[in-house]
Amino acid sequence: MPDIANQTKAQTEGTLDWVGMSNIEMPVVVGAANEPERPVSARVEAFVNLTDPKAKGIHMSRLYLLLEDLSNNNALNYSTLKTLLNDFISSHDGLANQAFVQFAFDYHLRRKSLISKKQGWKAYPVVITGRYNQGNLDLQLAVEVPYSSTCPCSAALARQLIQDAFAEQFGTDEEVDAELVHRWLGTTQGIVATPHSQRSIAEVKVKLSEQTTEFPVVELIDAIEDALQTPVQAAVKREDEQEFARLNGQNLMFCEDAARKLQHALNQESQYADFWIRVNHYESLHAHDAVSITTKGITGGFSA
Ligand SMILES: Nc1nc2c(ncn2[C@@H]2O[C@H](COP(=O)(O)OP(=O)(O)OP(=O)(O)O)[C@@H](O)[C@H]2O)c(=O)[nH]1
Repeated sequence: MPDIANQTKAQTEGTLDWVGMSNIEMPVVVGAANEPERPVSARVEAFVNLTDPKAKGIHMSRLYLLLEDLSNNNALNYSTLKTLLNDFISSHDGLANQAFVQFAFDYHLRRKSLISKKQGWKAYPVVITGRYNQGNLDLQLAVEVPYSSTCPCSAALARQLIQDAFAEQFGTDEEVDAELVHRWLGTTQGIVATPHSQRSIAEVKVKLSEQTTEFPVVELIDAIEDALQTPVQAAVKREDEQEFARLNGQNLMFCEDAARKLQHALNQESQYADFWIRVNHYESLHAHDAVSITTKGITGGFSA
């Protein structure tokens, strides 16, 4: 059989930064820290560099079959990812000295309701990226976490309208009938305006420190949700919805507030050598989005 990759030379010579395959669909068993291994449907990117300027190309089937082997015979964890990247390079002896692999998938978690003790599934988009460059392993974990953000400006403006409605209803006398006010507060006229809130998404990428030997998928999601306090809910009874309303009212935030909360939370975690955060508030006031982006600020690290 003719073998173009081995038997012919490049028509135009040159080294290449990355060559490989994108959007490979395969089931993978993921082993995340403190979680049972579980199958996911992954989209995979697999690359090596091409160091020989005269070589026609890399051997894509070798990368693919190494992924196949991982998919069928192993779980994706720190150790197998490292081995995979090493094997990408050793399968391209004389052609490559760097390797890159990325697994993107939805990671489903059972999440408890706020009050009623019900449970429901939430699917979090996760991306695990590994890069091997002459013995240096760079591991990154990215997650997307949806949450609700209520506008502090809108809340203040709504409060003012409520105060005005109160003054109109009860005047400005010192004494008012508490029972009447209590009943009035339970009417639409009592809460004459409500602040707008929006479904928002925190995109967070962390570089794992050299000491980290497991993917802290759930720890990272939990840290983000704990910092924001208003993650979107799965199973919701009325008591859960009421608690959600309270949490939104007590955690008013602009996109700047959300990014700073996450920045503060991730700065406490030594297992993240670096981080990149993009907070997207899909506004209900505007047709455009409010966005803030920040990083840990490491020299040579992630840039905004
Ligand atoms: N390098 C390269 N291969 C491609 C590309 N598009 C498709 N392929 C195909 O990928 C297939 C696998 O290539 P190789 O890994 O060299 O296959 P092989 O020669 O059977 O495998 P080895 O004996 O291990 O080298 C070939 O049939 C190529 O035609 C491309 O853009 N670049």
